[in-house]
Amino acid sequence: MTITIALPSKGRMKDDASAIFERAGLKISGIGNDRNYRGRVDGREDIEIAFLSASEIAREIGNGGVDFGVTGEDLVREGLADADRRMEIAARLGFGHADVVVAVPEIWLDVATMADLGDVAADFRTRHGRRLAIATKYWRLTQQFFSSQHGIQLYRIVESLGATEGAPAAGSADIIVDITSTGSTLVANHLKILDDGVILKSEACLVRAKKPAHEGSGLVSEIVERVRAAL
Ligand SMILES: Nc1ncnc2c1ncn2[C@@H]1O[C@H](COP(=O)(O)OP(=O)(O)OP(=O)(O)O)[C@@H](O)[C@H]1O
Ligand SMILES: O=P(O)(O)OC[C@H]1O[C@H](OP(=O)(O)OP(=O)(O)O)[C@H](O)[C@@H]1O
Repeated sequence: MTITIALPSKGRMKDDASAIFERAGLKISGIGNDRNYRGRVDGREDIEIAFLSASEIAREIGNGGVDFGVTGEDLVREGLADADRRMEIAARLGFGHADVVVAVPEIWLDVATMADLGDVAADFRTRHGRRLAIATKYWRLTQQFFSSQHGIQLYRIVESLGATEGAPAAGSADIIVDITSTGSTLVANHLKILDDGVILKSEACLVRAKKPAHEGSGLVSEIVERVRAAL
């Protein structure tokens, strides 16, 4: 059996991901970049490396195109319906930390919690003649958190593919759901995180696609054990 491991070909996780595999005794040859999609592990004919972007890795884990991938938990949970049925987080890798959060304008002084936000959402149409608008690229996580976890149904998602934190000031949305690490982008945009507004604490993970062929595979266990030992 050959096992395919997807590693980030670019972006903030690329170097740390390769370094962990090297420490695990799986040295990657053929450094990924936008034009070089395949790599190998020195001395291992049974492992193939696919270089993809972080969000492509989440997608390939979902459709079983790769066996393992290194990517952010946020991208896996946003990208895959029923994520826990289709993948397993084999190891948390200790880098790429970022929280997916609900943030509102600082001047909303009486809004500190999701319950407060639920009250605002309920009154919004009466007061403003439209639903509360949330700018985000995290549609699935937002819907799960607002509708399923907090029972808030009266809102509208405005798709944002960049500069999400600018949406409230620009008038294209009222609040945001986005990733934050240092918090400085939120502060610069006069936004505050709700007290119970952390949807997900994400970091880079070794993710395994759940496949029947992995049952009882020594190679699959070896890869997981090696990576865990390298942390
Ligand atoms: N400050 C941050 N901003 C955005 N993402 C961050 C930050 N810190 C860590 N991450 C994590 O990095 C991952 C995204 O990595 P990156 O932005 O390098 O991907 P990318 O190469 O742009 O991928 P794609 O092109 O597919 O979107 C996410 O899992 C995210 O949680
Ligand atoms: O909490 P902070 O440390 O301020 O980081 C958060 C910001 O960083 C990311 O954007 P980035 O500029 O990295 O671009 P990207 O979204 O294209 O990755 C993210 O989308 C936030 O806007």
